[in-house]
Amino acid sequence: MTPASSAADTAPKTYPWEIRASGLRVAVGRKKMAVDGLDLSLGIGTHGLLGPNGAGKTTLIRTLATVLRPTEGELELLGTSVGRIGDYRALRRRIGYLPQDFGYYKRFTVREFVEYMAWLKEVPKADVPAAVQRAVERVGLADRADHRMKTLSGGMVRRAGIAQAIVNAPAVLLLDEPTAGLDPAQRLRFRELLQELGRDTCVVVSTHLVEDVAAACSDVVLFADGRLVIQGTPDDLAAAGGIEYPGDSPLERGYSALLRNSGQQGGTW
Ligand SMILES: Nc1ncnc2c1ncn2[C@@H]1O[C@H](COP(=O)(O)OP(=O)(O)OP(=O)(O)O)[C@@H](O)[C@H]1O
Repeated sequence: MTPASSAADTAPKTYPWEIRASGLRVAVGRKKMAVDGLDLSLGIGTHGLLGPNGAGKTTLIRTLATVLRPTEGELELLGTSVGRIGDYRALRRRIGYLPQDFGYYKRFTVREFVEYMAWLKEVPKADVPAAVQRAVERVGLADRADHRMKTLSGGMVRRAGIAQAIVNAPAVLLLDEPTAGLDPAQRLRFRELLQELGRDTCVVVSTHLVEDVAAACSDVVLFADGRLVIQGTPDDLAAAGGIEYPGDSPLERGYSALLRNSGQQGGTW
């Protein structure tokens, strides 16, 4: 495998959707179903996961990353059925995941951090240096590659986090609020990267920022109270609004309208 190729290229694709959930429920804590009966099919593209605080976005992304397990219903990732028990290491090699908060050794350089994650993802040893260099370049950190993580700004740490998520050329890439802490220039560059990645990868990106979705996503998955409100294009979201709904743009008004009509109050952007 060359570092430039996607994991999707190395295995014959035998499934219609990269991600397919049917009646999916995921319990957190003692009683709460943070994902509560989700039917969703996602293929190649950049999917923006939007929803108010507490909607269940992080729980859903953690489940798609196989960190949490389904409580009920079905979940299929890259054609593999994910259950309550089982070893999903082979599947995880084909998934990239940026958690909302991620840990790292502060004394590692950016390169060492991304190399370490490549090793955890079992990237073939001979491919690691080029894969790491490519990932670091894609997030614009090539000139910092040999700096220690503890010397980076918050936005740069976030970019290093994105680099570790893409180092294994994943077929499914899960990014939980990746634009938090990025400055406007970094945010623009990152949106381009999202679009680029979505050409051959199933990218799921959770965000509070409607502009991220408008600029970078091929479709929107609007999620509230553990359930799907709508899945459609950014244009579909904009068309759902009207001047009577709160928001500074058609997309924001569409978001408010759909949440209000589904019984939700909306959230912060
Ligand atoms: N370990 C837990 N124990 C109990 N409740 C939890 C736990 N984790 C999450 N929850 C609850 O489940 C719901 C969904 O949480 P989740 O973090 O998935 O939402 P979110 O959409 O990512 O929110 P945000 O936008 O604020 O990050 C919330 O009501 C949250 O309080």
